[in-house]
Amino acid sequence: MSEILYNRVALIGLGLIAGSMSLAMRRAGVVGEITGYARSPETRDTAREINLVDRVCDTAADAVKDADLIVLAVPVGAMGAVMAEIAPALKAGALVTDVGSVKKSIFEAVTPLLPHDVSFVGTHPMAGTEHSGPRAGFAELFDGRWCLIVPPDSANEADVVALERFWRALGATTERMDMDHHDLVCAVVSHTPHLIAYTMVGVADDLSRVTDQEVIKFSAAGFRDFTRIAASDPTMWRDVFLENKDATLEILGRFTEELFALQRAIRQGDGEHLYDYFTRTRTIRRGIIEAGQDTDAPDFGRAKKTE
Ligand SMILES: NC(=O)C1=CN([C@@H]2O[C@H](COP(=O)(O)OP(=O)(O)OC[C@H]3O[C@@H](n4cnc5c(N)ncnc54)[C@H](O)[C@@H]3O)[C@@H](O)[C@H]2O)C=CC1
Ligand SMILES: O=C(O)C(=O)Cc1ccc(O)cc1
Repeated sequence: MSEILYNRVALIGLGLIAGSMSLAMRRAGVVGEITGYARSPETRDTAREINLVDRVCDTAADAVKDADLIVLAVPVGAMGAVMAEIAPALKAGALVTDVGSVKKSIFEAVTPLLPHDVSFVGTHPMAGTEHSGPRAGFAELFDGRWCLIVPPDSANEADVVALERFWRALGATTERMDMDHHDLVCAVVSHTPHLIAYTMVGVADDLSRVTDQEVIKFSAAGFRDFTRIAASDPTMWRDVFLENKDATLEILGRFTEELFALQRAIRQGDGEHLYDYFTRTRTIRRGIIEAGQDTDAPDFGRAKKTE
């Protein structure tokens, strides 16, 4: 018998992440009842049809009433509005968390709206797919993946430890991180790469008009990976860039500087520059493999098992 970690969990937003959390919670048997709410009636109907949570509510207030843990799983830019909607209905002693891809702006939007007897600790599962919506979730999404736990300075240690246990029960490996550092790390490993993929697919689409669709027909594996990433939800990613503006612009600035240097090397026929650069990046990939992460394996990016 698994230990019940929270008697009642409310999921606000019923898409890929909330749906996967519900299925993983059921698999782990660590929660009494799971309630859910999404803004659109169609999403709520689908969630009922596929029995995604134990009880789908027609208002956010109903979903969070009596909940011990409330998970905000909506696009980053909607977190503040959702918090304002649920604040009056939260029970004393409840813990609010979020799963957004950006941490500082969510903390700033959510915490001023918290009732004095309710706490907040942010989290970020480093797992996802290009699919979205209530049908996209699956119980195994977090298995072996990192979940970053981002407590504000004022956080209560017991809440943080409880959330770490919760995410581990859902299959993830947890690590604590400071919110500014989180936003910079994610700008490097996730946000800017998504922007580059969006750009590359946009360029190929513009070109396909002059190459008669050949860029699509002959697309090699690298380009196909770009198209998968560039198929990700537009609302979610618009919000990520608007809300992680400083870190993304910082990394994008460095990226364009390097790109210009490579562009100059190509124009000037500077093979040594190109060779040295590619040798350095190859070493980085080899380092990742030596650290136990085979980048060709389907589980690349999963946290390395320690036991
Ligand atoms: N998709 C991914 O790969 C990952 C996403 N995240 C983060 O998780 C959060 C949720 O993302 P997904 O589940 O992928 O999105 P999704 O698009 O699959 O689901 C979002 C849900 O929020 C609902 N929603 C939107 N605005 C709302 C509002 N104002 N009030 C109530 N419900 C509202 C939508 O109806 C939908 O049910 C985002 O903040 C995202 O940054 C985190 C890790 C990975
Ligand atoms: O599908 C992919 O390649 C991802 O990168 C998934 C992902 C998307 C957003 C996040 O905040 C975390 C993970």
